[in-house]
Order: sequence, then structure tokens, then C-alpha cells
Amino acid sequence: MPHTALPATAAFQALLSHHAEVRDRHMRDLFAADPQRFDNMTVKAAGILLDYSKNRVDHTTLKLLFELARERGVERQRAAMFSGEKINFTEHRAVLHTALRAPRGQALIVDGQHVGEDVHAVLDRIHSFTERVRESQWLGLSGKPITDIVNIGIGGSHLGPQMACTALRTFAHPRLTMHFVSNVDGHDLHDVLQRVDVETTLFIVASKTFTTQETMMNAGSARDWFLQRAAAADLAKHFVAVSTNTEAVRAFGIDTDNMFPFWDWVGGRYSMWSSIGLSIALAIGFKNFSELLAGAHAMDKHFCEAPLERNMPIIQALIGIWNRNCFNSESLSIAPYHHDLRHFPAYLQQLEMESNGKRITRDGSAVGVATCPFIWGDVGTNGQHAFFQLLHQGTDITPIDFIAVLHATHDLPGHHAVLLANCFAQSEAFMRGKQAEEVRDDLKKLGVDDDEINFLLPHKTFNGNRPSNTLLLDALTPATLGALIALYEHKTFVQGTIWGINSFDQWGVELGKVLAKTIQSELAGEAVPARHDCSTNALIALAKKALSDTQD
Ligand SMILES: O=P(O)(O)OC[C@H]1O[C@](O)(CO)[C@@H](O)[C@@H]1O
Repeated sequence: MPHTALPATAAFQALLSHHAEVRDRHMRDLFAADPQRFDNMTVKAAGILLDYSKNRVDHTTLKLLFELARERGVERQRAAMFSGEKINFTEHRAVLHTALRAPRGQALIVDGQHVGEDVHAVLDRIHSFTERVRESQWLGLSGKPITDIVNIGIGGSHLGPQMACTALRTFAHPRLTMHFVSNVDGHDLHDVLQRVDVETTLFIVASKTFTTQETMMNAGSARDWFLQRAAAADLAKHFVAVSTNTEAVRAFGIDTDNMFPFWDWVGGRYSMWSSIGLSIALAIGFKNFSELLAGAHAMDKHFCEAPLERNMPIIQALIGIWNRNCFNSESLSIAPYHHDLRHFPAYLQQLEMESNGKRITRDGSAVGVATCPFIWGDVGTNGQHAFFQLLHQGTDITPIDFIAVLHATHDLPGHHAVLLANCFAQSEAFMRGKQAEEVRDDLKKLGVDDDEINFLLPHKTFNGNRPSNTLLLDALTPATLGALIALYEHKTFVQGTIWGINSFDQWGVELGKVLAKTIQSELAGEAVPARHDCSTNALIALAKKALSDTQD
């Protein structure tokens, strides 16, 4: 079906003309002109407040952005996704992670399958299994309760579970220690195996395909480690699988009674709501896991029902389009001011960059504009002492998403106020900057002489006008975390729709999976070295020597 590339649309052209008129305007002036700017540019949903007032937008900008969303068919695509249409058009698959968090009783049939019934049947199994482990009814080989859970997976089968278990650690079962192994680098698994006891460890092999090289290698090594210490008959008490591939699970030697399935309409990076979330449910309990799903569902409802002008994922997506496609911002920095959200930037890297790191639209033509920015970041306040200097005074302007939580779960006096003060001070400074006159006054008060002031002035002046969103959560709970993740999922989807790309395939990553295999067989000496460039040939030779020295 022919597709109109973004640059050819009237709404985008109108946005570009508006940008040419307003791009030099300073946010300080926008704030001065509208004392109600905060009230006018905040939206609340599912326990989250989004303050987007510290962006270079005004009423006209927003109007043009909403027109763009309408012209690009965001509402139509949203309905298509939720109803199970095969919007993943290169893999001919439905995209139904939202069905994983819908309450029992949803009537949705895809390819003759009753999706809601299937989802809740698996959730019921997760419920009973996690209770048995948590209540010390599921016992290890010597009759002891499980103390350590090792999730072996990568990408979407790792990042979501690890991020959520860390974020919700205050809800976790005190007896259970969670471990996450993802990297094919043996140092990762080796480190964990040194810290666990074979009698009380449960391994979850989490892989949608059950063919991913890293996961299968780690799972195989974990199984070898286990069998060196225990009998094969004990494997069923210590290994469970999460996958869509029953045959491969059976071939690996995991009892399919110990397999928790999911479906091809769940994308890897959207899968933590499925049985890929088994480790989360084990850590925080099924009731809390259900609240995580309910929080995401509350955001789904908001996304489906709120008018575009009050719709948080749509607003966040449109602000991102404005920054990326009009101001050419190449990256988006994620700054969670909560230590337990420290894995959130890495989670979003896969979510956004694997989804929208694309350049071809649905009819095979080029997008014609820049797509996904680089996503990166670290927790506040650590980031302030590492890369914030560049964000304040570097030559690139990088938009930032500040994520703050009003109530802490610790009782150490003073810390939380200082943390929040830093967060708000940073977003204010990025917006306001510090003008030459303010710098001069400050230095004068300190008694600095005029020559020194003139010398220092350009270095100590900040232009400001650097955009940010602030997302405020009342508390970090399963429900608000669920809503926060769903918010970014839908934001990603809306941006993909505006660019006209498929946010749900990942051919680039598939290529990487194939490429390593050639060199792998050359390193193993099984293949005649392919004709690489001289650098790659030399590196292979060095590694080959090192590997054979280690074996000697
Ligand atoms: O769950 P699997 O099949 O092991 O895949 C792991 C990850 O690999 C990818 O296919 C590519 O990184 C992701 O989309 C997925 O989350």
C-alpha cells in the first residue's frame, strides 16, 4: 500500500514553517508570558504526572503537533493494535502486549484463539507456581526451599525482569535473591554460579525463541554445572523454561510441565507482562505482579480513551518528534532520580532503539526524516557528576526526561529532599540558564575584580533553553512502575506511527546473530578463514592463539 512519507504531509510542512518562526525563542520568555504554563502543560494519568512545560513549545506548536498525529493516523493505528490486527507487517504478526495486562474476561479472538482465556490460563499457572516457591512448598533436590533464582535470558527476556525486580526490590520476598545472567561472556554466569548453592537454586531459562545463542549457551553451561553436582532426575526441581518454543524446551531437557508459554504476538521487548515476567512474580509475589499489570492497563485505558490533547503517551511522543525532527536532537537522556530505577535507561534503550531504529516505511521507501534518537542516561544525582556538564554547556542540545518519585521507601533523614531538590534545580537550570548579568552580579558580590570577571564571564554563562520533561510518580509501586513502562511503550508506538515504520521487527539484530557464527567457526578452527579485512584477520589470529594457549 503506498505510504506518504512524513516530509510530504501538510501537517509536517506546517510544523516546519512554524519552527522556522519560533526556533530562537527562549523558554524564559514563554514562562514569563504565561504564569499558568505549568497548569496548562501538565497531564496526569495512572499515578503519573507529566510536566512538559519546560519544552520549546507554545499553544500553536501543540496544535500543529496534534494535527500531525491526526494526519498520520495515530488513532486508527492505535485501534488496529489493540484489536489484534497484524500491524507487525514484516512478520505478519499481531502486536498484543496490551492483552497481557487486560483484566479477565476480555473478548479478543486472534487467528481463532481466545487471547484473554489463554493469557489468564498462563497467569493462573504463574500464580500457583510462584506461591509454591515463595511459600516453601516447591523444594530443591535435598528438600530445602529455594533461596536463589537465576534468570537466564537476554534482550527482552532479561532487561524488563531485571529492571522491574530492581525497581520493586522493597516488595521482594526476603528469602529470595534474584540473579540475572544475560551476557555470553562467561564471566557473567561464572560470577553468579560462585554465589549460589545447587540445592536451593532455581534456574529460569527465558527465551521467546529458545534459540538465542547467548541464552542457550548460558543455559547449557548452567545445566552442566548442575549435573556435575546433582542427578539428572533432580533437574525438574531446578530448571523451568519460559518460551514460545515447546519443542526446543523439550529438546533442552526441561520438562514441559515446567514450561510457561507465551505467544508470537508478544514482541521480545514488550514481553515482561507475559510469562517472561516469571522472575518478577517470584520476587514480588503474584498480587504485586498483578498490580504491575493493572498499572500498565490503567495507562492503556488512558491511551485509548483520553483526547489527544490530554493524552500522555501522545503528548510525550509529539514533544519527542518536535525535538528530533525540527530541532534535530540526536539523543534523549533519561535521568531517573531514584536509585532503584537505575536499570530503566537500559530498558528504554531496547524498547525505543530496537523498536524505532529503522529507516524504511511500510511501502519500502525511505522515511525521509531522522527517526529514533539515541537513548541513554543514568540515575540522578550520579549523572550530574559525570555527563551533565555536556548537557549544560556542550554544543549539542539534548532533551532530558527527568523521572522523580515524591515519596521514598527509606527513612534516612534528609536524603530524599536533597535528591528532589537536585532534580528540580537541574530542570530549572536547563530551562533558564544563567545570563551574563547574573554571573557578573554573583562574581561582584564575591569581590572578584572586573578583569577577572570579564575573563570568566563566557565560561560561566549558560544559555539555557534546553528542553526537558519531568515525570512525577507519587511512589515507586508495582502499579506506577507498570504505568510508567506502558507510557514509554505507547510513546514509542506513536512515534513509529508518525514516522511510518514498523516498530515491532528487528532485522538489524537478526543480522548480528548470523555474522558472529562465521568468525565463531573460524576461531574453533572448523572453517578456512574467510577473507576478512586485515584488521579482522589479525584480531582473529590473536584470539585463536590466546584461546589455544588457554586450552594447553
Ligand atoms: O527471547 P529470545 O528469543 O531469546 O530473544 C532475545 C532478544 O533477542 C532479540 O530478538 C534481538 O535482540 C530481542 O528482540 C529479544 O528480546
